[in-house]
Amino acid sequence: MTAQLIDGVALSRQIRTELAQRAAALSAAGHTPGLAVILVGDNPASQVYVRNKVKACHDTGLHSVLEQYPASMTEQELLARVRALNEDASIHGILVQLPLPAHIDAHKVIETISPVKDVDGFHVASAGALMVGQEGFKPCTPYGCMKMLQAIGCNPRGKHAVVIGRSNIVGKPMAMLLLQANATVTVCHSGTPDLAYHTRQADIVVAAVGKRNVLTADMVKPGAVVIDVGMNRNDEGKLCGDVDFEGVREVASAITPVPGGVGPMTITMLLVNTVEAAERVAAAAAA
Ligand SMILES: NC(=O)C1=CN([C@@H]2O[C@H](COP(=O)(O)OP(=O)(O)OC[C@H]3O[C@@H](n4cnc5c(N)ncnc54)[C@H](OP(=O)(O)O)[C@@H]3O)[C@@H](O)[C@H]2O)C=CC1
Ligand SMILES: Nc1nc(=O)c2c([nH]1)NC[C@@H]1CN(c3ccc(C(=O)N[C@@H](CCC(=O)O)C(=O)O)cc3)C=[N+]21
Repeated sequence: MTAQLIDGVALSRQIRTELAQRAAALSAAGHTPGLAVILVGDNPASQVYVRNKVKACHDTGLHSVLEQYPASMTEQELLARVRALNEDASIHGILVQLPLPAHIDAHKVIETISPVKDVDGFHVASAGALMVGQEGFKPCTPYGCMKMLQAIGCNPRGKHAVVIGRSNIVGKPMAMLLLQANATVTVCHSGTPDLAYHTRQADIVVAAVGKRNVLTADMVKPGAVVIDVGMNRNDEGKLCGDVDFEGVREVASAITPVPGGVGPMTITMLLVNTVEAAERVAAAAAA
């Protein structure tokens, strides 16, 4: 069996088409959704991601501003910019691209973003809301993964899901969303002695580690659904995920490619969150 490919580009196109209509309706009502992206330093990968985000905004009818600062920017200067954007009525979402230079405390920066503009879903208020099942912004990458499962008709209810990785931006919120969707969830990490023991039992595997070939065909139950969040470069410098794609696709029932899988969906969910933020502002203004 060769797995069905879960195409993040095609799914993104579909979601963004619907989103463009919501953005247009907001614009007509004087609430054009606006996203501010802040990039500090000159990490080349970050520059590519950030440019992709700005282009996606433009293509979908969102207003976006890109603020680029040198790596020498101080924490105080960055916090001042975030506070100014919190007060800016034309901006509904604020994204500070990570990683930040080492002299800046990323936690402090994220906690300074107003939770109503936290379209990344990284603020403790957003994490807390997710934890207790209240309305808040879901982190874009795990949110996108859930949309991909939904797109292939994979309902996590009653399934055993194994998440590899426990970061605050991917692994932990991923586990929480799967739990909310009534999966039985196992979270593995660098201290898990026998990763394969867990993944072999999984109906759904989400790999979010950042190392090539963390998941190989012998570690996957036939028919499992495999979501690859990882972003790595192989020996030829080509982009690849955490999953041995060629091997695992012969065992899994569905799999996401890298590139063209989770990455584009992350950007799409950022747009979704930004439009939602603007819709909340518009609804409050109308009330
Ligand atoms: N496609 C997209 O849109 C996005 C992709 N990414 C990519 O996803 C990957 C993960 O990102 P992120 O969560 O931020 O990364 P982190 O480095 O923050 O977290 C990696 C996690 O993997 C765990 N881990 C490390 N080695 C192993 C191992 N051998 N077996 C099991 N678990 C292991 C770590 O465990 P421990 O906690 O014990 O250290 C940690 O929990 C990266 O490649 C990143 O580039 C990230 C965000 C968005
Ligand atoms: N505040 C913040 N929010 C983030 O969401 C955030 C961040 N910081 N820092 C870095 C990670 C990583 N991330 C990606 C988004 C899209 C692709 C993506 O579109 N990837 C394309 C390929 C892009 C390429 O060719 O390099 C793909 O997989 O097809 C990848 C990675 C968001 N992140």
